[in-house]
Amino acid sequence: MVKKSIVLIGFMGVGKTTVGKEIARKLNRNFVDIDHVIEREFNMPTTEIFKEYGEETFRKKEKELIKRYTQHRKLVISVGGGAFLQEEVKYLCLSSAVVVFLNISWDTWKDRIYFLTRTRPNLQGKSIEEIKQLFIERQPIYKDHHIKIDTDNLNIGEAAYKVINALGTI
Ligand SMILES: Nc1ncnc2c1ncn2[C@@H]1O[C@H](COP(=O)(O)OP(=O)(O)OP(=O)(O)O)[C@@H](O)[C@H]1O
Ligand SMILES: O=C(O)C1=C[C@@H](O)[C@@H](O)[C@H](O)C1
Ligand SMILES: [Mg+2]
Repeated sequence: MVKKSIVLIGFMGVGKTTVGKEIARKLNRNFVDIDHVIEREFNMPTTEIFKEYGEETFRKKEKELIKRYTQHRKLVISVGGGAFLQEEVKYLCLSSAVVVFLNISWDTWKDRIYFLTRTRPNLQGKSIEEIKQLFIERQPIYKDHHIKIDTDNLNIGEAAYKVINALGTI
């Protein structure tokens, strides 16, 4: 098994946090969720950070933390859905970790929307058409990765298993 850290990327709600936790449990590694670390540092939910300080401040902190955690080996790191908007973050992850893109189709994703809008500021106040547009616009930022896993029709355990299997092949 690779000794590098594993970084999970993909659109909001694809399962980076839930699948990441399961991968870490199965591999007996520590799990770091960058969104959660940011919330802990600001002592407020992401929606409040966006409102109080703006997205730019959130992104700055996100980059700083990703820089810190990608220096470690053997972690499972779930980064936010927008982390790869920053070229430097993308470079840091691709050069020091194994980047796993969790992929999902729009048809599967749209059934999850009700679990997500309350806690994801970039989905709030948007119509379903606008969210679909964002989903499409975001796809190019995930195109640089080491492993791609299609998660449609997989439950959380199955998705984690598929990632671990794929890690064994590189
Ligand atoms: N494979 C799956 N099958 C069914 N439900 C799933 C699956 N993966 C995740 N979910 C559910 O989708 C929701 C969003 O998952 P999660 O929070 O892990 O996404 P995320 O990629 O970390 O999102 P974000 O980028 O916004 O942090 C949760 O309610 C989770 O239980
Ligand atoms: O895709 C995004 O822009 C975001 C995704 C979440 O993981 C959080 O990082 C935050 O809500 C922003
Ligand atoms: Mg998450």
